[in-house]
Amino acid sequence: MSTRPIPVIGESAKRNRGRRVAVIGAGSWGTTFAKVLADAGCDVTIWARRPEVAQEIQVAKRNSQYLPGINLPKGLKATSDLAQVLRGARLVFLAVPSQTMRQNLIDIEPYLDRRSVLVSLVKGVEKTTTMRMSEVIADTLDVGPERIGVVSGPNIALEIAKEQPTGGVASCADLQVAQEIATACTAPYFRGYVNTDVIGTELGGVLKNLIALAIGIVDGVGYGENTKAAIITRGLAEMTEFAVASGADPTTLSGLAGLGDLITTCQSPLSRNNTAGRLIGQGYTQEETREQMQQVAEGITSVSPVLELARERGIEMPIVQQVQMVLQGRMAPKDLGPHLTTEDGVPQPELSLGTDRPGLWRRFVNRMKGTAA
Ligand SMILES: NC(=O)C1=CN([C@@H]2O[C@H](COP(=O)(O)OP(=O)(O)OC[C@H]3O[C@@H](n4cnc5c(N)ncnc54)[C@H](O)[C@@H]3O)[C@@H](O)[C@H]2O)C=CC1
Ligand SMILES: O=C(CO)COP(=O)(O)O
Repeated sequence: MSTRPIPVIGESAKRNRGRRVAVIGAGSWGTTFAKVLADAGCDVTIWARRPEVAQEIQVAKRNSQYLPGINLPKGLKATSDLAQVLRGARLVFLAVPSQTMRQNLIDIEPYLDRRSVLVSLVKGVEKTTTMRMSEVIADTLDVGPERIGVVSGPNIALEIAKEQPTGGVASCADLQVAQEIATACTAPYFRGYVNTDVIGTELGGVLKNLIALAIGIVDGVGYGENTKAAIITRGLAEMTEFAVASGADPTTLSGLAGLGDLITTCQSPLSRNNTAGRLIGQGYTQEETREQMQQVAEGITSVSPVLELARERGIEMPIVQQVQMVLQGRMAPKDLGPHLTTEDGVPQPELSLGTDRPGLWRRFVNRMKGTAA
């Protein structure tokens, strides 16, 4: 699916005048996205679980724990009262950890407007059910696909909070709603693009975290750029095959929400998944790594459910499998590579034709034509 930019840029404040939106979750991404929306001209209220965080944002226009040194827009409002944040909000952006999403949705349900659109900014899957966040929303609330959206892309929070330019893909099964979301978040330094491939957009964000863990691990071992380039390239093939088998359009994975986010997360020392991988590659256990990380590293929780889904769909994900083996202490970090060994550790050549998985595009084209894969 081609991802299209919304056409106008520069007059965001006028376009969004009077648009009331809510952000649920005041960690680094929720707070940054609230700033983007406010700078785009929306009337934004952010909900923080802890009243002292809401108070700091509301009064000092700071969130010193998650975005040190960043001044937030004067017009940004904050509260820890769910009824207040949701009042009159047509777009509700969700930026909570994936494992608490279901409970957060249950908590907000009584205050939701019947016309509100729920937009996930979250890049993880629910461990107990293997569901993506849009599926958790549909499973928890009585809302149809035209009221469920996703925003995803190369979006390291601190860089965006410093107004360094980038973009993100706003996705919804209903193109008009995707356009509404993209319009709401298009600020001078953030451009919204649209597509209707919710599965691909959402899975891009989930799967790149797993490849970033692998990159962190080999970085921690001390390997150089060849290893990392091979893992990124083969990792993208793994991501694309898994996403297509899940119903995504492969072109989404080569866009901002796939390759774009993969590059940023694999390259940036600010990425928590990359950092967690690096600590593991340096020899810290998973528990020690969790203790050192003060923030959410979604990839660690997503490894097992993604592999479970891959098994069900008959997809091989050798890099993600190796990440799991390293996390479980069944493989030494130094042995992780881009699809180099069999399960018993014997190096194997790759004998398929071409750079990608044989049959991937044929299967996709056949599906679009309605024929069997
Ligand atoms: N930080 C980033 O650069 C980006 C993060 N994301 C995604 O956004 C999501 C949120 O991540 P961050 O804001 O970065 O995490 P964070 O670690 O900075 O903050 C997490 C927030 O969730 C809150 N929280 C913890 N338990 C909660 C509960 N039971 N109910 C409600 N809130 C709870 C914490 O108090 C904190 O405010 C993740 O899925 C992440 O993958 C997506 C794009 C960029
Ligand atoms: O999703 C992100 C960048 O797009 C943030 O990645 P981390 O969660 O690894 O920090």
